[in-house]
Amino acid sequence: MWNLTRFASSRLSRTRRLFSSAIPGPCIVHKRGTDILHDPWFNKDTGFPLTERDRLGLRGLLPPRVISFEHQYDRFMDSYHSLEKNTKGQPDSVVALAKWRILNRLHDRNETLYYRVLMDNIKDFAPIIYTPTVGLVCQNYSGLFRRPRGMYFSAKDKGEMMSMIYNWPAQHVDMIVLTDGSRILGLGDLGVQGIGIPIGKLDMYVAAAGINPQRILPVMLDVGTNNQKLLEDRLYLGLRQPRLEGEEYLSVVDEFMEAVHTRWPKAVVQFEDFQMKWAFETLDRYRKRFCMFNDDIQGTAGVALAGLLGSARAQGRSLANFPDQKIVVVGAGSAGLGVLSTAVQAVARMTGKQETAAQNFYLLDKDGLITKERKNLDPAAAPFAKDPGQIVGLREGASLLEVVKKVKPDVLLGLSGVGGVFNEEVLKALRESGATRPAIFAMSNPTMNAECTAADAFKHAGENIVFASGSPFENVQLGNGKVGYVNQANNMYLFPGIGLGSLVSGARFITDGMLQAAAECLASYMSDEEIQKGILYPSINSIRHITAEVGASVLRAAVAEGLAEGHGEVGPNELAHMSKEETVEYVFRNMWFPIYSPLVHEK
Ligand SMILES: NC(=O)C1=CN([C@@H]2O[C@H](COP(=O)(O)OP(=O)(O)OC[C@H]3O[C@@H](n4cnc5c(N)ncnc54)[C@H](O)[C@@H]3O)[C@@H](O)[C@H]2O)C=CC1
Ligand SMILES: CC(=O)C(=O)O
Ligand SMILES: [Mg+2]
Repeated sequence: MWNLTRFASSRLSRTRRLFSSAIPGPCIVHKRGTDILHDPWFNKDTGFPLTERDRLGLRGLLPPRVISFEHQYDRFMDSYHSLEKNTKGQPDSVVALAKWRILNRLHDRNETLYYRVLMDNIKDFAPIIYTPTVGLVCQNYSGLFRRPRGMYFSAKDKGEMMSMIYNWPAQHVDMIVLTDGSRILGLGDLGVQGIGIPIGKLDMYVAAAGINPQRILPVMLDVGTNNQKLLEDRLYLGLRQPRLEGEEYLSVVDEFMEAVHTRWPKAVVQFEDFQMKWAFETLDRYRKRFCMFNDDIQGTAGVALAGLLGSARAQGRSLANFPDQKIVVVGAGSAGLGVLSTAVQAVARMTGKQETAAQNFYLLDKDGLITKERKNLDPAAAPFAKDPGQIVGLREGASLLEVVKKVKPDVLLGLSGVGGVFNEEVLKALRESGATRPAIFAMSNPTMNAECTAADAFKHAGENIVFASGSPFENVQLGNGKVGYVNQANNMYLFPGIGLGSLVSGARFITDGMLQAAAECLASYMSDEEIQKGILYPSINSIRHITAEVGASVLRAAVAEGLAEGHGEVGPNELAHMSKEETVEYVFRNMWFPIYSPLVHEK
């Protein structure tokens, strides 16, 4: 059934009014006939009005009846629901890929309708265009490939990137998501097949942040792959060579960043799913030169911090008690370390004591508890390594079960990429920890890599827990009408707002202050009543609203730091004089909304 804006929250009525003022004005297309029908940006399928059919050479190329946008929408949803019915009982992966295909076909054909159905049905469609299905799509990308989307820069393109960047047909690009495919979700090195991730992230940018889809650019940097299976796969579409390393690798990324910056100096670049060593190295290398951030390190950290603060509130305590929480982080990669350093900084700010800020945090990796006795201790993990003298009863490399039994944590947070590491014994040990309301964050993606399922968490750790996972799970029915609430702790709650706020402020860089503002905005979004029910994050149905709020917070932080250079007609002074409400309105006004624009001037 057609519904103009099918958002759940009543908070959004103001959003609707603002959307209507964001509708773009008339535009003129320079194409004619089938060229228009084959251009997903301009194509309206059967929706072309008769005047446009006449004046754009479309008469006779379409069935005669003009179908309204609303009717097209309903037709698509009907076919989607028929597909759901017809695939009932088939394996989950078959159903998921069938759903992805039907959406992808629409994306290829008619972007306006695609983004409208995506926005209006974001709760149902995010799991298809984003995690978990996007993981399956990446794994099967070479077989699923029909037509390219985005740009591909490979190690063979060295020296050519500056001219290649001008091959992109759009004159303006605002938002780029870039991967080298080396750590796609928890699925490892997927080489060129990782392009599905920038595509999915940018779909979220359009749906959540209202970035104009004509101004997005998904990018794959193909520097080879170390995935032997892919190298031997005859369908594999990427370079058949081992990954570049060291300076050779960095010179490719450098060349790409220079090329992008030359053509689109104001574009925001999001680094996504780089293996840890390059995630940290590139962030460090570029963050003071370009407007960029690493979503896995920085976006994830803010979402996790908001969730951790929420779980402290869910215990009925004041936020001032947050530093007393004992938190076990499982996974010392780019995401785990990003979360840990942000959470430790938050404790240091609250207590005013840097030296002791990490004392209630415990970090484990594949070799168990990380202590200062660890051989070849990674410098990035070193600040969180425990001093063996201060952890009586625990040793270097202690297992997760041993750590949970000994530490009796309040929070177990997984970013290990390993499905099931929060096993029955670990969850039962957590139940016995004596924590008022233990919190479990099984943040690894996709679903099969989650550290535990929602059902297992409530079953073994107790009905009183707070639960969040990186990929969506259904709420758990606990019996007697009681429901175990499942949160989705995913960086999707922040990266669209970080990108949007940076863009519309015209920020030169993305600073820790801007990221902190984003996290604080998300953390303060939920009411006490919601938090008491174990609801830590807003419904994904209100993602556009939360993204506008986050974007405005990021903008204000950029202004406060003197980094906002303005955007379009709005200069830095104007930004600096906006009230809080005005910044939110300004951000909303800059959001694109999918509706057919006239393609010819009215006579
Ligand atoms: N929910 C969200 O928003 C996000 C989730 N993630 C997920 O986090 C996971 C990890 O991502 P990265 O940190 O970038 O990966 P990474 O490969 O850099 O790090 C993985 C870490 O987990 C550790 N590990 C592996 N097996 C383990 C085990 N059995 N027990 C304890 N630790 C173990 C490794 O030693 C390593 O320290 C992925 O599944 C990814 O999808 C990442 C970013 C955001
Ligand atoms: C969500 C995300 O960015 C990841 O799993 O890598
Ligand atoms: Mg990621």
